[in-house]
Amino acid sequence: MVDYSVNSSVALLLVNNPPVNALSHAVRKGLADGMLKATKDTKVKAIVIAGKGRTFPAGADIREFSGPGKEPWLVPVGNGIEASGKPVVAAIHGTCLGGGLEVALFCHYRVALKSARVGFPEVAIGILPGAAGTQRLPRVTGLPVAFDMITSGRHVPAEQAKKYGIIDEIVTGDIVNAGIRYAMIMVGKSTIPRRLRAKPVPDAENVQKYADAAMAHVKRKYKGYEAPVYCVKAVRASAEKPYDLGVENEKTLFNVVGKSGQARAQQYAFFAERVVGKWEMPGGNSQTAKPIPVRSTAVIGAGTMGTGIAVCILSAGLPCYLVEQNQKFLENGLKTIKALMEGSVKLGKISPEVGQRAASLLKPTMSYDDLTGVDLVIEAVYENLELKKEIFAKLDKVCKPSTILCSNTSSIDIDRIAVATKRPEKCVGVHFFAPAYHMKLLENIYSTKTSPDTAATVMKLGKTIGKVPILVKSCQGFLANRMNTPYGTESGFLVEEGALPWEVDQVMEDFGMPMGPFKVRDLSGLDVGSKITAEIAKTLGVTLTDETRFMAGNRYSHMNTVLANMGRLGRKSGKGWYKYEKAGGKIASIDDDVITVLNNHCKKLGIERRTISSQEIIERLMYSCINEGFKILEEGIAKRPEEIDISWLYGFTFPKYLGGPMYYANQVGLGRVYDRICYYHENFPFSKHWVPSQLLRRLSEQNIPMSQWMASPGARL
Ligand SMILES: CCCCCCCCCCCCC[C@H](O)CC(=O)SCCNC(=O)CCNC(=O)[C@H](O)C(C)(C)COP(=O)(O)OP(=O)(O)OC[C@H]1O[C@@H](n2cnc3c(N)ncnc32)[C@H](O)[C@@H]1OP(=O)(O)O
Repeated sequence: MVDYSVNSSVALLLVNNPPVNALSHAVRKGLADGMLKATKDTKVKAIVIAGKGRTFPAGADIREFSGPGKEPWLVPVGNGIEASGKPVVAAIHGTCLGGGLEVALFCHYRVALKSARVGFPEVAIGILPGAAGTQRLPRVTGLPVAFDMITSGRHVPAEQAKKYGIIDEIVTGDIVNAGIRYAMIMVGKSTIPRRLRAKPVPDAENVQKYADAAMAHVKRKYKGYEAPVYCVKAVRASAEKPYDLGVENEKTLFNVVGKSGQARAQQYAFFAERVVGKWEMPGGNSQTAKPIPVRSTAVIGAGTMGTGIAVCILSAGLPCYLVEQNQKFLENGLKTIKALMEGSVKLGKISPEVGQRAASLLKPTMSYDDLTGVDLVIEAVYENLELKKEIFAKLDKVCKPSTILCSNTSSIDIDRIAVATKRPEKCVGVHFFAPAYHMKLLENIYSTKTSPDTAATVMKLGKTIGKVPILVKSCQGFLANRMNTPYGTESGFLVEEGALPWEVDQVMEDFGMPMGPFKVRDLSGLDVGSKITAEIAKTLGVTLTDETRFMAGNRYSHMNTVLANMGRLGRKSGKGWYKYEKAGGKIASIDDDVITVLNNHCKKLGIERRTISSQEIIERLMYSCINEGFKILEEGIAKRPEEIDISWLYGFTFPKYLGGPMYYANQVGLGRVYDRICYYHENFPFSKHWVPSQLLRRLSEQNIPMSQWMASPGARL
């Protein structure tokens, strides 16, 4: 796990634990043994630690966190490195993260390739740097940078890290040779002044100010997350306690936060994200399918979704045609894209160079004939089957035979669109979430005809444009929107039965959702929901009135439409479920008029309003969706619970510290969830979403935990 060799007078400890050289027990032991050997060998005058393959160690082996762990721990190994009288150089390439960066900070010198990145991403998996990182980094960078890096987990490029003092020199060429060359220069130099433990934390007297600011920041930005708070406490101690006590304090904090349910959930989410990349569909999988190279693209439709998608593609450096049917729409679309790209540059999401390059990659057009040679087209017009079929038929005619045709439909079965072409095997769904340039989920959908190579192409494209792609089977609503539907429906019923919109929102925000369901409705516009309902009613031949309570035998709430009909369209009109400071305002306040409307609505329908507990709100919103999630698994729409959890984490900003709805259900206990679903089914027989899933019934009756079903090692942590 650590290859030992001596090159002239320099010992090389080459960590060899693919794929990311995680600091497993064997690696820690290898480093400790290597240090001993090099110390004893009088021919050795300096030591280099590096990683074989793609990276310097990218951290501890997260899978080991589920067990009791085994000595040697990383801190004593690091102490051995630091105490060495022979200079030790960390030669960094790839991603030097977490425990990897801690090892590097125990070394006396750090050199790195320009392409390397360093960071402490522990916070993202619910923990804190636990091998003295919270004590050593502030001694190098000072408190503000240390608070920022450790609470955000961001990866810092080598050149920036040099400015922070983390890297001593940027080197070129082969990293091992560069490390050895650097080490030879350091031969004979005393290591004592390079030992970070003895250095004071710069500006320590201002610790109170920096720590208060960092704490306020994490409480606002990472509301509900425990790890960032622990990170602040640990870093703060670096300036308030002597080094050894600071390390002791870090260990105590690590042991508390590391055993928390949040840490387990976040580590599950980490592995789940990797699991969904290993997809499977009839006829192929991620190992066997061959993505076609995508060098040029086109987006049809310059509306909100089309422009957002174009921004994602352009930001990744891919050329993109933007197609509209008239000049004005096209010009508006171009303006939107320009504004979004400028915003991304301002926010530092992309560099000014990338922003500039993107402008030259964008090709506006009103002619489909320009698309003859593109490799992949994404249709992003509004939800209308006939229109989508018309576009697919046109594309089928003009595009070369190998072009992949994608639809950004949010619900229409892909088979129904693909019939318009002679290449159904090259038709696929690519469902982006609004705002497309921001939300990380990409829900890719295969139809009965989609080929594995086509699926592989859109899965790869997802990664290229910085999304987390999942692959699901086509059905009405696919995975994400289908499963999320009961969430909206039940929230409507709750306010009809007695809860107030702001009570429901508060409960769900306390649960961890960034915004309650009624604030979300106000944001998207009440007219949007009422138009969708009107469409469904039309299809079903139902005439909607203020008294309508059922549609096709299913319970229905008309309240959203009642408010929309009053001109209360949400934020844009200054009033919706809440009132706002102005039309287009963002500050929601409670509106007594809504209570009056609700009371009148209930009186008209003969509904006696009652007090509804927070527990009931959570159960009705979450368990109804979880039940649907099990049906989605049962039907094979999603292969594994991980696809479902990832869709919620990145499509609906479900809190990572709960892992995702399926992981959450497992934590609550499948038996309990099933019993409550049966209870609600008995009480609300006219809601299809409460008909219990057979799969859930079986798992619950046989006492099979969900974790047995999950492919992610994190499920068993
Ligand atoms: C309280 C109970 C504790 C009891 C135990 C006691 C221990 C006490 C000692 C504490 C010491 C703490 C030390 C330290 O402070 C803690 C840490 O270091 S935590 C880890 C920090 N590092 C990370 O979080 C990095 C995570 N990895 C990544 O971000 C990315 O993988 C990457 C490195 C940027 C590479 O990205 P990609 O190239 O895209 O590759 P993948 O992401 O697909 O990964 C490839 C493959 O590797 C697996 N993997 C990656 N990182 C780890 C890891 N740290 N541990 C285990 N496995 C890892 C990943 O799952 C993929 O696997 P595959 O899917 O191919 O099977």
